[in-house]
Amino acid sequence: MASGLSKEYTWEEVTRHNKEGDLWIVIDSKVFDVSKFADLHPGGANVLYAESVAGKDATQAFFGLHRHEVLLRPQYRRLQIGVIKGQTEQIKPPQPGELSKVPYAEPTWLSSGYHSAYYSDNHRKFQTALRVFFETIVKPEAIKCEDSGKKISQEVVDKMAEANIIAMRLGPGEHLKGRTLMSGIVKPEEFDYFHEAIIHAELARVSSRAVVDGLLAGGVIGLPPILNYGSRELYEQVIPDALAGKKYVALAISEAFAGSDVSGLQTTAVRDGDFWVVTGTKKWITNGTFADYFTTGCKTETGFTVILIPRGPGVETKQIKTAYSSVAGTAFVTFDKVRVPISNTLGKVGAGMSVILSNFNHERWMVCATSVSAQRLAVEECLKWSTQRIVFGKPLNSQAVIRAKLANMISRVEACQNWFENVTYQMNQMSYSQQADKLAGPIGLLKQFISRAGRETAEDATQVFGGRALTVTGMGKYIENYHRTSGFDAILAGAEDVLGDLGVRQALKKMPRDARL
Ligand code: HEM
Repeated sequence: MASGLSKEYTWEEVTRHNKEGDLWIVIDSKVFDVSKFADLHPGGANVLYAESVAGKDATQAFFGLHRHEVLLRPQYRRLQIGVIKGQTEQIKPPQPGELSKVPYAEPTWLSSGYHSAYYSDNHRKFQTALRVFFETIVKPEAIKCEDSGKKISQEVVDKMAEANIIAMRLGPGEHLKGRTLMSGIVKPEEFDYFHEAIIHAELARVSSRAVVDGLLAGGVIGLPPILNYGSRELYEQVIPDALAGKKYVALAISEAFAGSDVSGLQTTAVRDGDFWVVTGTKKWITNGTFADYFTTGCKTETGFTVILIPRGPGVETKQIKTAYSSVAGTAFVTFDKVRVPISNTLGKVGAGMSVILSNFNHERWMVCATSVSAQRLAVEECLKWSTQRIVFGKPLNSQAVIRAKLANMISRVEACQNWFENVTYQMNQMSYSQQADKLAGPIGLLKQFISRAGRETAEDATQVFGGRALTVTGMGKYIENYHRTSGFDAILAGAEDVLGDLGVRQALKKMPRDARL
């Protein structure tokens, strides 16, 4: 006997159920009994009674108004009573880990028939595993947390730790030694910055900028100074627990007094025997509301010093309401005469500026990785939407103005991707200190270029989606989220214009003295 879902109906049968109380519709060969659902339909009952919909093939009308995922929700899935005899579904639901076949929806290294100078088959295998992980484990949670504003669950954090994703997000290095990375797909000594870039790119596809940050981004930027400048004891005390997802770390640099102008920081650390006494405030601290440690930039008698401050007496954190979800845990942090052992100093006393600046490179590069991926998703969304949306009797993409926007969006993301890959390749060839010397300028310029491109793409995508890009649910929900949050990329880790200027100033410093026209 055919099961409910595979029961076959003829068109003749379907068309008989075309009125209030006895209403069937067909979407992509699937027959739905919406007799009782009609009154509960969020779009209203009347649209379903329309002559062109009731008892008819409503595929085009449906996909002009809903995302495919609506049909996959259990409460709607059970409305399906069978299929049309002799027809098969054309619009397949995406499978976890699947690559998109939409042109430009994937970078060339993942597109069939194209080649890459940078990525190997190992990167491809790694990418597949990461996509499955983020789509099946992180995305469902991301949707909930984006909405509730609650911290990402410990269960998800534990799964990230188990796969060693928390450790891999800090890049290649000693901290990966002896770890099994993504069930052994990549060996610790073979893990490179392209593998790391894949993690950031796949994470960005959860399509919530706040979740990208809420998923322990504080550690990605707060842990490297401990790895690179902390004592062995401090390393043992903090790193194993942080990489196991048991302790959380935030980077506490910016203040209401100074953001990109790091030299204007006012939090002070005064030496008292074997302790620092830290007083001051920090603002916009990602993951600060739930962090156990703060990698903190302080003013000391001689210059700046970076100190690791554990949460304890005198440390207070308050949630800051931002344009994105509070899942990111953005905090205002107060240090009130906090006593911290001198051994918690990261790097040399007074040499904090180079600790902060070298750390910024990796952070800015990470922002670039997530932004390029988010932009690519916006391109995919716009290509799909402009194909399925019918306006003036034709697909939206038959309008030249829409195609012109698509051309700009595609060109921007490809330009961003290619420059990003070149910089990533340079990182693979350089030591941490070489990167600090040679790449601070290029990464500053890259971030300026990418965050600007991202905002332009968010703007274009909003125009393509129209009103749907203004609502947090429905067809344009990813574009709404990206439009609302793409500006964060232009600010966090250094304001766009300041970074562009940094790139030029670094270049000017390296101008040959004898350069003449
Ligand atoms: C099984 C069939 C259907 C289900 C389960 C369904 C479900 C939904 C849901 C959940 C929404 C809320 C918005 C969203 O989450 O995307 C919605 C909105 C809507 N639906 Fe349906 N729907 C169905 C069929 C149809 C059909 C055939 C039409 C045809 C005209 C239609 C017209 C609308 C409209 C106009 C809206 C409001 C869209 C907006 O606010 O942008 N629906 N529907």
